[in-house]
Amino acid sequence: MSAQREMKEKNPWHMPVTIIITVIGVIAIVALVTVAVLQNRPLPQKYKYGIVLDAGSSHTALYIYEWPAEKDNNTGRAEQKHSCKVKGPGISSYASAPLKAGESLRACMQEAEQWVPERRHRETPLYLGATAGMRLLNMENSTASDGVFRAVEGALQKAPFSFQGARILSGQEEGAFGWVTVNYLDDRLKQGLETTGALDLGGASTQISFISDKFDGSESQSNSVAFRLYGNDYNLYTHSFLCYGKDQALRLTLAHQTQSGPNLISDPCFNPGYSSTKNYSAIYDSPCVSNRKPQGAPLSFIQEGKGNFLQCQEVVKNVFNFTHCKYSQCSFNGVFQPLLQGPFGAFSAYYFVMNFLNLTDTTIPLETVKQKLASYCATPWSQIMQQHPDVKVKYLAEYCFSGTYILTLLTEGYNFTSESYSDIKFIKKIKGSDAGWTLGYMLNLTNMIPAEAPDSPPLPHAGYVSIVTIMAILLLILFIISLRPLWPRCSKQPQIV
Ligand SMILES: O=P(O)(O)OP(=O)(O)OP(=O)(O)OC[C@H]1O[C@@H](n2cnc3c(O)ncnc32)[C@H](O)[C@@H]1O
Ligand SMILES: [Ca+2]
Repeated sequence: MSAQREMKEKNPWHMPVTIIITVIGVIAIVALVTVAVLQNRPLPQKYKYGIVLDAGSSHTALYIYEWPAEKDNNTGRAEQKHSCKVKGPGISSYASAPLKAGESLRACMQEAEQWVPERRHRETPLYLGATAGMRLLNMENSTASDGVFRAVEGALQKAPFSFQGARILSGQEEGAFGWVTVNYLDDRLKQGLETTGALDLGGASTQISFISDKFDGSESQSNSVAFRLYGNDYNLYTHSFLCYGKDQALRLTLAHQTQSGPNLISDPCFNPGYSSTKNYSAIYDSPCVSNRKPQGAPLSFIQEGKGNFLQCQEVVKNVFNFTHCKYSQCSFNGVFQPLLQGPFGAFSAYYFVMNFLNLTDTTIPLETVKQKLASYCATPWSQIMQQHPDVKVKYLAEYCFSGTYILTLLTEGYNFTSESYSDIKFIKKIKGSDAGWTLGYMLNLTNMIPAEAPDSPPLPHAGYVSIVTIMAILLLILFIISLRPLWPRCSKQPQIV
């Protein structure tokens, strides 16, 4: 018994001082790690919001964006939280009843009030940007377009948000902000990666925007937009073709086919068996074609589908003018375009149409894509209607034309080849946010993309906590090892007899 007591007394782990030091050591280390974790824990996330109304030629859509409140200049990315499609046509269609344009926005504005937390309402910026439909109305009748703007402004001022104004975007802005959106959502700007070009096909205009090493803006300044984003300089090539959105392009082809003023046209861009009576005035009441209205044309004409892709392509080619180019190279209508470069994201109607036709896969050779489209065009209208009872008849009737227009615009217009066609991706959304100009527009107006790369802490929070924890554990091990001389010698313990 006495030997046992003696051993207990010699064992330093049983010495009160050692026990106290160890306990204090452990407590200190636990406290250190706890403080490191708690002090640097990210605060509960608060969000800020921004609302953009895209007043397009065919319809208006509202987008709500959300981003972390503390990080709007730094690491947090703005994302689309919600979108709302305004019922009815685009605001430019309300030229003769402008108040209705304002009223049409009400339901989506009420939805926005539900989606943005109430305490954030007053600080949330609200923008309305109008594109080609209002550009055309403004050209045609600026009093009417002013009336529409007054009406929508009146309606938006009533909302509880911070209304920042309604205006027409220039074609250049529309193209450039679409490019910013695509590359921002793909995290290409912050990391200085190779950028993606943007192809936007609307109802009344179409935009192409990309970076080309060969383009410094000098050959055509009107196609150049210079940016400095996150410390990188970009010289963007962009062009917007007014009247080359898919609705106006259809008018251009119909105008071409009705030039001699017949009252029956046999249209290769519509399915066989399709037949519709159309008013001449409905086709020609747009500044894109109004000067081509044939003299003494009858009131209406009958359009009969023939469903022939190759002939349709020939008709569509007529809307592009390739005769003059005063630059080193052009796309069409004498517009400068540098050599195509890099990957491209094609959105809006590019996506709607190619998605319907099951042709979004660009690894399929271009020739096969054309064959598939040709077979779609040749399908009888009755069969198409039967196969797609849920699709809007206007869209359904136009898919053969729209698909043909898209392929012709890309290959003949912009000079994509069978090879570079595979550089195109038909996209709708990127990481949950719609591809389009609205996000880029808001990021620009709220100064959310800094010109210089922001300083970031040397270590992220998780890295910091891990290092503190590892260091603390190492210290504890060191401490225990330093007590080694006091360790009991367990190997050769005296035998207790
Ligand atoms: O840019 P602008 O020219 O002002 O026009 P927009 O903004 O109104 O144009 P959208 O991209 O919304 O739509 C482009 C076209 O695609 C049409 N569209 C929309 N949804 C479609 C679908 O599901 N299938 C086919 N076409 C569709 C729409 O009517 C337009 O003619
Ligand atoms: Ca648009």
